[in-house]
Amino acid sequence: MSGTDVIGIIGGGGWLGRALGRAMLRQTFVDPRALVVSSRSGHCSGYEEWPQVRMFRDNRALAAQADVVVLSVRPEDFDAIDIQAPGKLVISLMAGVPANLISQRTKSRRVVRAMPNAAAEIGRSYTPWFSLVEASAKERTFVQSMFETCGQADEVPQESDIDYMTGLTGSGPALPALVSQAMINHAIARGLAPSVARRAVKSVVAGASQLLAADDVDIPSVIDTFLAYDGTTAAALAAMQRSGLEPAIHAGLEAAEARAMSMSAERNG
Ligand SMILES: NC(=O)c1ccc[n+]([C@@H]2O[C@H](COP(=O)([O-])OP(=O)(O)OC[C@H]3O[C@@H](n4cnc5c(N)ncnc54)[C@H](O)[C@@H]3O)[C@@H](O)[C@H]2O)c1
Ligand code: PRO
Repeated sequence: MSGTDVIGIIGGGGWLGRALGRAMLRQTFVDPRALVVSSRSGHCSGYEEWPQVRMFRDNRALAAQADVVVLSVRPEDFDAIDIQAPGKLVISLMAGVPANLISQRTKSRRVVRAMPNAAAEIGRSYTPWFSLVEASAKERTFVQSMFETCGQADEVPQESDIDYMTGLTGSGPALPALVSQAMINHAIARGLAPSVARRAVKSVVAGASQLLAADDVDIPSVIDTFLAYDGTTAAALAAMQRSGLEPAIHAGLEAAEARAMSMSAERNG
């Protein structure tokens, strides 16, 4: 791997492909002349600041140009992707598509599965990644650095970790959004103006996320601090636990994992 490798993103105009492409360009991880992207139409919006980025409709032509191929189409669209990439690094962002199948179809053993989330758009994704075959030190650095352009990243030892984390972290803002909506619904039911309820909850979630993101803040100690304070927040935390918040969250994470695993199993036939 080298800084001059050409990176090709199949589905580079989509939600995640574009977020990754733009993050790599912004952070100068890739030169715009070394980025190729494809879409069904052959035009991807979002790259206007970098006119040297080349755009393709033909994925075979993209794969022929690229040293590294990123697959960022929806899982159900993978069957229509007919590319050969022997010896090339193939990085899939797809949920529920097993690495072995990607390897068979692309004719490359150098397959990485990664699972970013929607916060890639603002450089705040968390991206676990798994390599089908033992990655070389250079490859490891390349993949890790690629995903660090849009947030934090960790290599994980087993492919099943990716299926699990598809729900845990791949869902991005969706799970906190559901909790936030429950708070908004309650506030509106209590008579707050909807605009005030939405502003109040968005503000508390945004503030909390910044507080919790600090390196020296440990989540259990935040909870313990409020429990020890023994005031209104402690009453809320205890009532939520008694009402089954934790089992509800666990059920959600298990459902996402089960869905990812069944998608993989269906594809493996
Ligand atoms: N969006 C997320 O938060 C998220 C998080 C983790 C993983 N993923 C995975 O990332 C992948 C992409 O998801 P997304 O949300 O960006 O979807 P998306 O629908 O926004 O983007 C997919 C893009 O692929 C394009 N496409 C489809 N067939 C194509 C083809 N034959 N050639 C070229 N382009 C083609 C579509 O037109 C679209 O622009 C999915 O496999 C998904 O499982 C998404
Ligand atoms: N988000 C996409 C989904 O909901 C893919 C992984 C996480 O399917």
